[in-house]
Amino acid sequence: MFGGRTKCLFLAKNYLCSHRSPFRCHLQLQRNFRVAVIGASGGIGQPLSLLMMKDHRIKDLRLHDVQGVKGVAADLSHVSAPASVRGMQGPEEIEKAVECCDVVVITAGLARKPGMTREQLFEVNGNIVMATVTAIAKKSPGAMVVIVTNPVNAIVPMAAEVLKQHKVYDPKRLFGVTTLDCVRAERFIGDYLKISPTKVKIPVIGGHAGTTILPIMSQCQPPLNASQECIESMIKRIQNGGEEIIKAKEGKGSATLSMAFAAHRFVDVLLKGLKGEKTPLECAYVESNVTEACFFATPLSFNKNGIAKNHGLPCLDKSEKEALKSAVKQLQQSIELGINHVKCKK
Ligand SMILES: NC(=O)c1ccc[n+]([C@@H]2O[C@H](COP(=O)([O-])OP(=O)(O)OC[C@H]3O[C@@H](n4cnc5c(N)ncnc54)[C@H](O)[C@@H]3O)[C@@H](O)[C@H]2O)c1
Ligand SMILES: O=C(O)C[C@H](O)C(=O)O
Repeated sequence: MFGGRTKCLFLAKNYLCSHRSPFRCHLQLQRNFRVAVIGASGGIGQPLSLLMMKDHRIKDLRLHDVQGVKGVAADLSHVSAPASVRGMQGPEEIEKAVECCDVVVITAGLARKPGMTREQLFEVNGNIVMATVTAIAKKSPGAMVVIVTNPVNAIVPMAAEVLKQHKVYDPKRLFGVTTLDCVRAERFIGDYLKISPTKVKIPVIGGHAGTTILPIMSQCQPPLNASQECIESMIKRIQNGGEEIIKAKEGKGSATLSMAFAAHRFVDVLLKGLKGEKTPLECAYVESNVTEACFFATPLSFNKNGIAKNHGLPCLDKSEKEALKSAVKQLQQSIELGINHVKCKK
């Protein structure tokens, strides 16, 4: 059928996929990646899938949803990009969708309506993510698990518990996406300084809800040189960015396009790490011993195993230290909510 080197590679790849432990069912240093988007028919899922299609490092894109996903996949299959794309629908196809993936991005679940908190989504979204992560534990235990679904602060610790129950938890590979907070901070500060947001560097640490979102303005590059009042109002706008969009969309959903942009930026650094390239620092909500909250977002760098290094807390000024204390308390409560949810289901 084929000769020499091609045949050897084919046989080696099949041997690895069928004989290695499930942890290793993906080729560690491969150049082409398998990525699944769960919740792919949704407001974030659709634009994110389009961005993934455009990413030439991705050769196999799997889209999963409980409705409408065959149409989304058919639509994307007309794009002149090299990736193959398949739509898989319903609980019966979730395991097939995530099998042997390098990266699984979870955007499945309800979005907030005006007046709701993110934590009010936990009841429904917790169960959706739990089912997805269970499938990942069984079929793709070596994958990078990227959680967009809210409330991130509680759902990521919950996902860690599910992976622990299946004895496949690797804290270097489980991420809550907080990139949208960084993207917002860069944009709002860029607008204020009248420079491109791509020139703004600022760590946004903590979690992804209200005052757990901590933009560290004192470490902004270039420096802000703004009044305390102005800095405080920018911090509030970053912390309430989600509400700003929900209001502007008049009850028809929350941030989707900016979130797809942010999730693609996060996946981009993960893929760079997987390829062995040097990665820029990117913050994400991960298991952490940097504060007393055992999940916390700080700047990270990445390699083929996921997190290469947690760069820890940046220098904080007095008011940032105060804000940190209160964020840690709130995060501890959310973390407990997530962990208890799994323990109660046992
Ligand atoms: N981390 C962040 O910064 C951030 C930013 C924006 C939105 N979000 C969150 O992302 C989630 C999705 O937001 P959206 O605007 O795309 O919502 P959406 O309602 O437009 O899309 C969600 C999709 O998930 C699908 N879905 C529901 N249950 C599923 C299941 N069991 N398996 C597979 N798919 C399932 C739905 O059919 C729908 O297509 C929400 O929880 C939202 O709060 C997070
Ligand atoms: O605010 C939301 O509910 C969506 C998202 O978390 C956001 O920050 O835009």
